[in-house]
Amino acid sequence: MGAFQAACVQLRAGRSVSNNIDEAVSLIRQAALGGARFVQTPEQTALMELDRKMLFENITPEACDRSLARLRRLADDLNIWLHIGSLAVRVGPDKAANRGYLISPTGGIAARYDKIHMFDVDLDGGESYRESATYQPGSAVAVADLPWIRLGFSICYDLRFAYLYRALARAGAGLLTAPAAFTKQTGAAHWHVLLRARAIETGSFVIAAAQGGHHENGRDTFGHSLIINPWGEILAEAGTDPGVIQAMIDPAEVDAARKRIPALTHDRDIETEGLPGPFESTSE
Ligand SMILES: O=C(O)CNC(=O)[C@H](CS)NC(=O)CCC(=O)C(=O)O
Repeated sequence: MGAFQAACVQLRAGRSVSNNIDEAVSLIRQAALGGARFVQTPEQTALMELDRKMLFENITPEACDRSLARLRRLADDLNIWLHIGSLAVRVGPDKAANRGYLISPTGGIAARYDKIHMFDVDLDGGESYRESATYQPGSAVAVADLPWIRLGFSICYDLRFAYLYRALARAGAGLLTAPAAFTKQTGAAHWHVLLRARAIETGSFVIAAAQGGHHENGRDTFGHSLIINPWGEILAEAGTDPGVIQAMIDPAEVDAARKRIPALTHDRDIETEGLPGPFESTSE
């Protein structure tokens, strides 16, 4: 159905939801003015807040979420497909979902996706995360159709789980999305390689809008929003500051890459039944 222009909005969300959404709205407008028909924002578009108490003071169930309502009106105004990388929405007395939304050009919610893999990790330098203490993980793999191509959802840490992207590609997705708030230290080591690998191994476009820079809550995120073609080449890349990157997405490139390397059709059932469990060293 032809090519279309896609954009990533890179953000540096702070602790004020209204300031964050103002900034997001202005950059989304800029992307649409630049010709983008699909615009993606990063994980936690409305708020970067790891303190549980502060987070729960600022979030509501989806039906009452004012950021979501405002972004839906914006998509309608601009007549664009708007992919909100994620918002924290309350799903229980002390649990939230890290939930992505695809908003249609008439402002409807075309799809939702709850982040599946929780970032419960201790990094170097005492940087430590327990996402599962606050968020309830999703379990459903999700795809949604744009007029031009099928989109597959993921969020941030999901990027490390290749089987998810294979499932998305096998479900017909030609555009894989990975909005993120990657840490500065793991991003520097892994971000580009993981995203390019997901594109190459599935023959898909990858779009990953990122948070970047030093945030009000003290965190540092990696930035470097990326748009990658199905051959693994980088079409557009941001630096560390907030802004917009754009690239043309031609679905024919998906077919071409999958024709050159038809790995997606060469999957085999492998036997894991008889394998032993984790290796344990017997040395002192
Ligand atoms: O909750 C927020 O404020 C923003 N969300 C995040 O920062 C999320 C969950 S803590 N970060 C990641 O998943 C980083 C993954 C990563 O960096 C890696 O896999 O190396």
